[in-house]
Amino acid sequence: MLTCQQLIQGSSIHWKNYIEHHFVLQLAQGTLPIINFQHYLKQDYLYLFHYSRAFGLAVYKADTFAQMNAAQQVVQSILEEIELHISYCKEWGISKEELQQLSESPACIAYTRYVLDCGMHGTLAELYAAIAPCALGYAEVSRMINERQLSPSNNPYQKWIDNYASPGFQHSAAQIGATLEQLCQFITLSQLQKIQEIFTTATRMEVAFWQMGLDLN
Ligand SMILES: Cc1ncc(C[n+]2csc(CCO)c2C)c(N)n1
Repeated sequence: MLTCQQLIQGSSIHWKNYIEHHFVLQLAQGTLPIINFQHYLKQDYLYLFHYSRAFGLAVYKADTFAQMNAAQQVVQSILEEIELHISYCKEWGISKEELQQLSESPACIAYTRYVLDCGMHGTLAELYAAIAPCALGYAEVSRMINERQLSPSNNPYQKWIDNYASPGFQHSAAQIGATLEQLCQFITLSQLQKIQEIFTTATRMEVAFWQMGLDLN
């Protein structure tokens, strides 16, 4: 079995809570209150900033030019994505000035600094184990919504769903998964256990991030 599939299975309870979170299901059905989506979008702006830093750290931690290139491409793609995020926020009534003055939520701080800590203290594989649930999970969420045909035709959140279901995003998520696969190729059982623990923790952090959207904290 592929390592990513194994890691998802090893965190299965939390993974299901992540993919089928109440925030996701309401968003999929178009019933999520706007205020919850706005709060999520604002915190996601801060999340994307620190998530980019994590890939900057992956550039530094790379052992080969190929690894450096893979991480650098993700930094580049997020730098482009953030412009889209800013204009998308504007469509939802959130100005760039508001984004720049936000106070960061505990869930965002916990998640992003955890990822960076994994990278600073651990191996490149450990950093990717912390990074991967983000990419693999959002790719799966959008596929799940489309496969189960959850979204009604007038869903105000359709653009968000389409963004993550797009071939471009699905491809970049698969690339992150492929890098983690490659980094796990020759690791020992005890290293794999550590990778599993990190992957599961980051998945729990994703659950907490959706919950933050619902709780408005
Ligand atoms: C909390 C949170 N988790 C995951 C994503 C999705 N995401 C953002 S950047 C990126 C990497 C490649 O573009 C991915 C998968 C998000 N937006 N917010």
